[in-house]
Amino acid sequence: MTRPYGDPVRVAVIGGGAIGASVVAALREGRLPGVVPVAVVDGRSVGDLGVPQLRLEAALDQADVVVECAGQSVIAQSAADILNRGIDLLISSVGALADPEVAAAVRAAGPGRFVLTAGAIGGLDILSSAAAQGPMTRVEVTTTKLPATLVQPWMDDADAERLRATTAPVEVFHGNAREATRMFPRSLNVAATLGWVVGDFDKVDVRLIADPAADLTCHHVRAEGEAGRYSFEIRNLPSAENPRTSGVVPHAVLRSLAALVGRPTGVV
Ligand SMILES: NC(=O)C1=CN([C@@H]2O[C@H](COP(=O)(O)OP(=O)(O)OC[C@H]3O[C@@H](n4cnc5c(N)ncnc54)[C@H](O)[C@@H]3O)[C@@H](O)[C@H]2O)C=CC1
Ligand SMILES: O=C([O-])CC(=O)C(=O)O
Repeated sequence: MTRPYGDPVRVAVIGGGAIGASVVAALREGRLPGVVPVAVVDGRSVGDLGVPQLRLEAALDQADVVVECAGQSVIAQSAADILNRGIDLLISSVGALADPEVAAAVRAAGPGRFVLTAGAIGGLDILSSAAAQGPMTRVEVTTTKLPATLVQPWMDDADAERLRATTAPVEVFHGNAREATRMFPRSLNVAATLGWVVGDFDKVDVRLIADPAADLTCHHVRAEGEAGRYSFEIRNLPSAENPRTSGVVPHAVLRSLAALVGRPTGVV
C-alpha cells in the first residue's frame, strides 16, 4: 500500500532491545519523514524510549505497521493476528518462518502484508533474481561470531563453558538453515533469510564458527545456480548493546520499513 505524504504512518515496534530501541530512536529523530513510532511492546520494562510501552493489543489498536525485532516466538504467536487485522508487518526474526506451520499461517493471513528485512546480510536481491531464473545448485553460508554470543540454553554447563573459553576458532554447528535457526534462534536468522530467498531452507548449508578473534561478525555467502555464481563476505561490527546482533541491523530494518510504507530509498 502506498500512503500519500502528509498521512503519518504509525509504527509499533515489538522488542525494545538493541534493534528496537535504535529503530524507535531513529524514527523519533525523523529518519523516515512521515513515519512515527507510537508504541513499543516488550516482555520486560525497557525504560524510557520516548514512546509508550504498551501491551500488544493496545499497541495494535494504534498501529498501521508493526516492526518485529523481538524474537521468533512473536512471529509464531502473533504474526497472523497482526496481518489479519490489516496491519503490515516487518519481520526481523526470519527464522520463525523455517517452521512450515508458521510460514503457512503467515502466508495465509491478511489483508496486512509482511516483508522480511535483509538484516545483517546483503546480496539477497541478486540471489532472489538468480533463483527465479533457475534452481540454485549450491547455497552456503559460514557465519563467524564471538564465542560467548553463541552460548545457548540447550547447551550443558560444561559445553557452554568450553565454548566461552575457546582460544581458537571452533565449528559449533553444521547443518541446514532450518536446523540452524532452530538451534541458534538469535544468531542465524540470516541463514533462514537465505533459505526464504532461494525457496528452500533445507538447501542452505550453514556452518557456524565461534572465533575469539572475531571482532567483526562475518557472514560468508556462496551460491551457484543456472544464473551464475556468487560469493560475498559481509563483516559487521557487533552491536555495542547486544554483540549477538550486528550493529547495522537497525539501519537495515529502517531501510526495509521505508520500502514497506511505500517510500523506498535508492536501490530496492
Ligand atoms: N534478520 C537478521 O539479520 C537479524 C535478526 N535478529 C532478530 O532480532 C531479534 C532481536 O534482536 P536484538 O534487538 O539484538 O535482541 P535484544 O535481546 O537486544 O532485544 C530483544 C528484545 O525483545 C524482547 N522480547 C523478546 N521476546 C519477546 C516477546 N515474546 N514479546 C515481547 N518482547 C520480547 C526482549 O525483552 C528484548 O528487550 C533477535 O532475537 C533475532 O531474532 C537479530 C539480528 C539479526
Ligand atoms: O546480526 C547478525 O549478524 C546475524 C544474526 O544475529 C541473526 O541472523 O540472527
